[in-house]
Amino acid sequence: MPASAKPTDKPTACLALADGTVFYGKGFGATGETVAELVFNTAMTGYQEIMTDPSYAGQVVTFTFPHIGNVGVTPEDDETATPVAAGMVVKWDPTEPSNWRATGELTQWLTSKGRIGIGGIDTRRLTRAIRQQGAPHVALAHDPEGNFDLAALVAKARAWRGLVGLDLAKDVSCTQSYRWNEKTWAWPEGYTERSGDGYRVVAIDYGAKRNILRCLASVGCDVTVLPATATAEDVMALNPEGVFLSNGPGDPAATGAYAVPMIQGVLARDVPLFGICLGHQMLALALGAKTVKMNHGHHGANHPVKALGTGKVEITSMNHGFTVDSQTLPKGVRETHVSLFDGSNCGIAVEGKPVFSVQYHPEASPGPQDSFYLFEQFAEAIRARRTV
Ligand SMILES: NC(=O)CC[C@H](N)C(=O)O
Repeated sequence: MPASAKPTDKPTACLALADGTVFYGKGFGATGETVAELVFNTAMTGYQEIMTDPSYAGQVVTFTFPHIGNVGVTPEDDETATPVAAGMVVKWDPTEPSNWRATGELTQWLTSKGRIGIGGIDTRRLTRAIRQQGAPHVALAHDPEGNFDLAALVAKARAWRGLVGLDLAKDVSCTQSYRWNEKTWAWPEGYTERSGDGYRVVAIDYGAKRNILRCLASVGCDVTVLPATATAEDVMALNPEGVFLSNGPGDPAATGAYAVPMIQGVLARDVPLFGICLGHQMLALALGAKTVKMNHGHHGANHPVKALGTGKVEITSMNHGFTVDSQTLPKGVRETHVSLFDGSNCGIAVEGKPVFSVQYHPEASPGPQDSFYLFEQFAEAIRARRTV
């Protein structure tokens, strides 16, 4: 049946943009309403990892890839225990799962996790609108009876304060420290979890994806995870050989109040430091640079990035709506990577120190694995200190 023939005669969900545009569709997952920023993700795989990536807190995700739901869901693919994205928008009704790994079906999973989905949407049109007007504020509603107060939904989208100035990392962070340990993980070929004599690494959890912690373990790190609000003293009390700053949601500048003093304290102790995404932005802020909101951000699994040191191009996974303003990088801080889409900053390093970070996602969950070398670079920096 061609897409246009799909009957959506009785809309059971609607997506209202702050500019008054309304998209009608078929609801799935939880019922109710949610208000958030709307972003599009262009990845062709990994909808479950995307929905459970804590960096998507406060955002509804529209998927440009049309076949969503086709591989079902499995707990192994959760990046955190519950979906963190506020809701999902898809072109079609999620299809029946067809995958030996599937333990469940997307729509039921979404219901059980209390998240709203809307299907039957012209996601191409919606994505063009996002590109033109910037990531809009939206209200997403699902009602099986199809009763919607459109004026009220548009008013809620308009009234929403937005992500600028919003610190969400502390909301999705762990509240207690813990040791990363996942015996059930099937390691990629060539990598095994090493423990016992591993490198003592403290990971600060601003909303860490599990696959980042797995990747750190796979290069020999014994990872202790600390809450986002940990102080430099909390970190140094564990006598770390390396400190990792995780990804996370919200506005980096708003997260700086507690993260920046901690990072500056660790920098003063000369410990190898590695950051990813929000962790990259937090390191940049701690070094004195500034971050800015992007128009519609970068969310996908095929973003080309140039490594300026080697001239090599990496195809990367990205998910960010803020960026480090490379014009504000202080002396002694080098830009190491740039986006080949728009030239925005994608990596920094402190001259002469094992301190570096990237805006993109070398853990590739979902996405390409070109940038895994960054985890090895971090482990190598720790190893070099041991042998000195
Ligand atoms: N994935 C992330 O860590 C996102 C960082 C930040 N919240 C942004 O949107 O830019």
